[in-house]
Amino acid sequence: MRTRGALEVHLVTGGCGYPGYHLGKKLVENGHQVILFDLIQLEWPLLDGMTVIQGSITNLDEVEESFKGVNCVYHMASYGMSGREQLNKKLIESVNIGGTENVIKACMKNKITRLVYTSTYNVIFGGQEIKDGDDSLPYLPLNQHPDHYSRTKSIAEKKVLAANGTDGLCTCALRLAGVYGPGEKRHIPRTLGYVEQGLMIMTYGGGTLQDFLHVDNLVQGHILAGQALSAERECIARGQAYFLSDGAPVNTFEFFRPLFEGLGYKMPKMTLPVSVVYFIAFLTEWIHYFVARVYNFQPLLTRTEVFKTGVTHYFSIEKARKQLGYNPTKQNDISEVLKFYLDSGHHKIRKEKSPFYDFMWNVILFCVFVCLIMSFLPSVK
Ligand SMILES: NC(=O)c1ccc[n+]([C@@H]2O[C@H](COP(=O)([O-])OP(=O)(O)OC[C@H]3O[C@@H](n4cnc5c(N)ncnc54)[C@H](O)[C@@H]3O)[C@@H](O)[C@H]2O)c1
Repeated sequence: MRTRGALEVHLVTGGCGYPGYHLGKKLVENGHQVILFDLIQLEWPLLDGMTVIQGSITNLDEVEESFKGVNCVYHMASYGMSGREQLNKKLIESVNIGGTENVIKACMKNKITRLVYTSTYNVIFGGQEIKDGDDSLPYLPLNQHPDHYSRTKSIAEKKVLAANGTDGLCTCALRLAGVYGPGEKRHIPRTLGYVEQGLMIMTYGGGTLQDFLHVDNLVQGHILAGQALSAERECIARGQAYFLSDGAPVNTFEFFRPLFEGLGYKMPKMTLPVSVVYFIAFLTEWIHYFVARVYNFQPLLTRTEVFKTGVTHYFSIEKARKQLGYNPTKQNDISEVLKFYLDSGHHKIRKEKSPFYDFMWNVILFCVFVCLIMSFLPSVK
């Protein structure tokens, strides 16, 4: 048995990931003992009051053992949100559904009373326009999800909420918008990588609006949700789902503009219709399906990513404000992210085009040349 003299013991699954670590850090600052449970090693400083347990939520024994003596669990571990990960269905299912079942079982076995599940907008959103949506909107039917990650997150969220009230366990779900912040590792490096390689030559979805979530707001929301499952707060959050964002919908490319321009890049002027980009993403996924057995390349964009960035969808945070006391302190504030990249030497240097950029242009020029030649050939009668 671990010795735990702190206020409470809180465990974060996926705690070595970017949002998980930031949550753990704040919980430690608030005086709690924190366990970060993750597959991967911690790459940020291990703070006083923090313990890392390396394990997988897909292994029930490991989860049950690690949950001993814990007061509150934040279940953040998941797999398959973006890029090529999105296409590994088996792993997505075992982590997001099987792993969540294990987390629920381990909470019950260890008589833990508070479980906060980190969910996503995608349990509702699947490419349809949503303005100021709230939790009265139904779940997207499972067969309409454009990707398996969203489908499995939806199944897992329902399982967590259904477990509310069983064996003294109180649960709630936080449906997050796209997360950003200095040092974020999932979305921004990939997007910036495209910009740096000169691949962002067009935008799409001009005039559409999306929500974003600063990591500080994410942390605030999770801590408030954990508190709102306690007897002191009359378990007000039990069985509830809340949307979390900065509460300031913005166009994705406008959101990123200060970052890209701040690093010395020009935003592209040309805008493509979302349907065209969706079709390209569809083709890419299709090609990936066959090629990945030999070479698991990173697709430029997946269909879900096109929806997420090019179709208007934003949700109200009123319920979180009223019931949890959520009050986002940052709104689409990408200045720290810009500073982070400037400090790490990412300012644009004189144009050195990547070999891939040159290759793409050669392919395009070749196609144009072939078309020209063919237009001179006599037509076959
Ligand atoms: N990042 C976003 O934009 C966003 C948006 C909506 C919802 N979410 C949700 O937020 C949570 C954090 O995701 P993220 O992608 O932002 O962060 P992330 O990828 O940094 O964190 C996920 C962590 O889970 C760990 N993990 C994966 N499989 C595991 C396993 N089998 N056992 C133990 N740990 C495992 C990973 O190693 C990783 O550290 C997820 O639940 C995700 O669905 C994130």
